[in-house]
Amino acid sequence: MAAIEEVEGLSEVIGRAIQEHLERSNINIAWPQIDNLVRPILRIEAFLEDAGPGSDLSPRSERVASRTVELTDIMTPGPSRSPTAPHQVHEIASPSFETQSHSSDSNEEIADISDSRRKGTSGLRISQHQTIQEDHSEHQRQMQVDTRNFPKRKKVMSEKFVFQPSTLDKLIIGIWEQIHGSIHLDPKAIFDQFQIAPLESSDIAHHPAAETTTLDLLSTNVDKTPDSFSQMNVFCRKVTQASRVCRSIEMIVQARWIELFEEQIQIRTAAVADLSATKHRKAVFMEACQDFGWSEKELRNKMAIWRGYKEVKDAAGWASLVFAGMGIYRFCKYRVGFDKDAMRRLRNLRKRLEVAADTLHPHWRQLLAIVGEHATVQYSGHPHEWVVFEDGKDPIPLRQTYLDHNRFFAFEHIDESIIDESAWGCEDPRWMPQPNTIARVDGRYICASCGEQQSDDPKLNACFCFPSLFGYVKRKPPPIQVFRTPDGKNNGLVALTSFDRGMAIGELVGLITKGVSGRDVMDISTPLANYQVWQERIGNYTRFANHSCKPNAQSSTFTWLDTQRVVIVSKGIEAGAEITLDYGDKYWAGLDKACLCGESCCRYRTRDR
Ligand SMILES: C[S@@+](CC[C@H](N)C(=O)[O-])C[C@H]1O[C@@H](n2cnc3c(N)ncnc32)[C@H](O)[C@@H]1O
Repeated sequence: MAAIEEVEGLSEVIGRAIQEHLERSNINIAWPQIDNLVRPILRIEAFLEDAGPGSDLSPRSERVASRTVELTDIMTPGPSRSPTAPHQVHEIASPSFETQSHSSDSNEEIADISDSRRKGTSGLRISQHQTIQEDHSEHQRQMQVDTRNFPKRKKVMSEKFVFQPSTLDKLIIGIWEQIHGSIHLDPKAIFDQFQIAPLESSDIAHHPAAETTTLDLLSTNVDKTPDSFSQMNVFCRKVTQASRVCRSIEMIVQARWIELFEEQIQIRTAAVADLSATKHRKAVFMEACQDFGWSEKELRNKMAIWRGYKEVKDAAGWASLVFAGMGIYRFCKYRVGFDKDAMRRLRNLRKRLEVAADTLHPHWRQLLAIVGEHATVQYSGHPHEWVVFEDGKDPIPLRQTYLDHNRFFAFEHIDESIIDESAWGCEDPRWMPQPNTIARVDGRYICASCGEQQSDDPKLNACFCFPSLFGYVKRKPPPIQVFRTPDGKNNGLVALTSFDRGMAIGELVGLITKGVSGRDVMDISTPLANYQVWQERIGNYTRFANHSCKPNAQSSTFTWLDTQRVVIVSKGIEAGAEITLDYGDKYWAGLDKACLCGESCCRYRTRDR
């Protein structure tokens, strides 16, 4: 047992890896003896051995890990067996990037997979009659818009092996999710908002209901009115918020503590040179044990994780710690994939994380004052006002990236399209009255796609076609950055987290106008009007999506509250991938350029088209 405890987490890692592997592989375990077992378990043990100078292994010396895995839930009745080659022991030790096989569960999917050509031209094909034109040039840009349907969220099962995200990928995606999530990382969350002290009953009498924050809300005697529920929501949000801020502070302080611990050893070694550094280390360590009131083992275990926090911070900066999700604990505790390559990837992320953190959470750096760091914001303004580099170079302002072509370049980031009054007056040409007038009884808006009620009030809305854009949560910039493409396409869009098939990437937002030609403009029509979305000087990030002959997104029309919108919808995008659209033949016909998408199916790789 002692040996197992020494190699902290090894049993856990091995057990988890094997369990995950068995679950993912959907293996029908067919050991003859297994039917006779009431509750089958798999016992895995690891031994530390000396291979010695010869080829023979010495007898097993010390068991360093032992773990049991429950097989009852993993066993599957069907005869299907994974096509994966049997895994070797060394593969199991590293669960990252394991191959996976999925079994297809419908005839349609099987047919889809067996005919890859047909799959490539599935129901996602898009109509030809919508166009968009290129900016600051004469040729026409034609992004294709599917007016009939958009990719649905059907899970695509694949017979192909699928790489699983590694622990590092999970850590990185977790950070991006936190930065683009709803947390407000502001020290105020603990100093102003977190008033947990129970109120006296006499206080409650003097406090307006809205300020009732604590025990009275938790008590079973409170009335269960909508008001008290809403107060409880606010209270719970504040506590969650405050606790999240405390977690960030905890990690940055622990990372800083490791630095001070090492500094302390150096200072003492320099002051008392007759004692060895090892002895000084031990003395500093014991002093810390005493101050913390922890045993040596407790402190050593904690330090191993804190050291991980410090290493992550050294590579990816303080923002990575402040916004780390749950993944960081696992990454630092088990250190799976915690290697030079991981540190290089984290270093390349540093500036990009800072751009997102500074622009979306302007107060986050104030937390760093606790560990004596500067609180000055480095990147101000809109998150898409900065162009980031995948190789970790310093981000540059968007404007700077266009000055060579257009020294008057200016772009205003907006969340909602603006109607060009000089073209349309007070009219909105996107208006799309529903054909079925019965659907408008009671003044309710019914979604033409899902048939459910649409409303900007989340309590009334039942249409979840694009919940990140309409009717559900307030719009905020999605986990997407404008990045400098390495292959000559100037800027592009990179997905920071994955976008499942059918998820909205964003609405094509710009100036709603008409009569513009030879510019960056998309022509769109409803049964009642032809209008244009012009994104040259005003718009959102969708303006930076590049073309690919094998795009991972498409534009589709969608009607929200009787108003037509153009939505960029994912066809399945992995975290870290460039978001691309198919601009269509008409666009490329007018462009004196070769396509740089690099796909084997590229249709425009030469200029003579
Ligand atoms: C809507 S803009 C996309 C954003 C653009 N890359 C930028 O930096 O502003 C369209 C322009 O991007 C470039 N572009 C987009 N996709 C491309 C591709 N596959 N190959 C070459 N150039 C591309 C072309 O210059 C095209 O005119």
